[in-house]
Amino acid sequence: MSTLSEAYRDFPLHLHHIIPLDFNSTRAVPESHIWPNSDDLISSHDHPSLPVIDLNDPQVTQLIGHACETWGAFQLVNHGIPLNLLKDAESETRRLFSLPTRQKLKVLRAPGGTTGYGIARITPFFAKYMWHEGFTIIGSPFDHAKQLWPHDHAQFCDVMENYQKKMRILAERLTKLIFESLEISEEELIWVDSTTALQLNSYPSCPDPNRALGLAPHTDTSMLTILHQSSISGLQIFKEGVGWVSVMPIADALVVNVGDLLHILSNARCPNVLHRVLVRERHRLSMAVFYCPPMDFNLVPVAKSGQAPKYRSVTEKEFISIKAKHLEKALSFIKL
Ligand SMILES: C=C1C[C@]23C[C@@]1(O)CC[C@H]2[C@@]12CCC[C@@](C)(C(=O)O1)[C@H]2[C@@H]3C(=O)O
Ligand SMILES: O=C(O)CCC(=O)C(=O)O
Ligand SMILES: [Fe+2]
Repeated sequence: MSTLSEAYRDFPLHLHHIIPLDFNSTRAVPESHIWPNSDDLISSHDHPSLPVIDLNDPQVTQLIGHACETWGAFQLVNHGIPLNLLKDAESETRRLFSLPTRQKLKVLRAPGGTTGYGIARITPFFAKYMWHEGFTIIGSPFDHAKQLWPHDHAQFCDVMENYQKKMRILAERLTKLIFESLEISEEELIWVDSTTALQLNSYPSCPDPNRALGLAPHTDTSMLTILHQSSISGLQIFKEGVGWVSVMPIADALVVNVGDLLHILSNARCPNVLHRVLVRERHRLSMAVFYCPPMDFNLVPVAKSGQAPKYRSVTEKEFISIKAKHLEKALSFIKL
């Protein structure tokens, strides 16, 4: 059985596509980080907003199904994740990114690696760098945490392990509800070994927010992504016919979005929502859990009766390898 790390191993990155800018010593946005078309980054509030769904709502299955089919995303309240855990995970994330740069570089992601400190994996596809630093965790962060805090790593490890465990349970529950509403058989759900990755994101305070970009437009290589954002806005999703819509932070809510794999499995009924992150003068943090089936699980598109499959079947491992080479064009390689 392959792992997520193995799936990425064959696509090593150059160090200049891994090492973040030393944000602590940067007083102006360097040319390398200035994005063209900056007018497009100025937010407008004149648009519909992402649905907010209460997990205890008696109509929850239909509400989630409808949000996934129309927006490819929603905000979730009353999700059952202990609020203390959200708070602790955010404060551990802040503790990590507040470390001096030389300390964070001790746990730099290896060129062929998946976990550790570094910039977004999609960086090589863009001409400019993003105003972002990240830290990826798969399973236990013990080895990295021990290097960062030789005598004080237990709290970070406990919180991040518990966070992943609770989020996996929530992701399983949401997947069941989505499958029920899309009439995808429960058999598709027999994933003994689902994979999760936890991505901690930091968007340092930016001296010129309208000229920099936190994360470039992308879709997630997941079935579902569950995101917790700090109280600073920045996340935007692209809605066909509307444009970029800001996802305003709601205290203690989680943002759930459809990734490429659910888009494939649902035979394109659910859009794999394109999203990006704007930066602010204030430091912003977020924590994303990517929920995926096992790497070798064959995703067979489930078409509505009378409709033909739009994609050929594919494993996540193969899809990762296509996306590593072609990014947003990846779906066109499996289109029927
Ligand atoms: C599971 C994963 C999804 C991700 C690649 C990764 O192996 C871990 C980092 C993830 C992330 C986070 C920021 C945006 C993103 C596009 C990126 O470059 O790295 C996603 C990746 C993805 O969804 O493909
Ligand atoms: O920071 C955010 O709001 C979004 C992060 C994101 O898109 C990601 O980690 O894939
Ligand atoms: Fe994302």
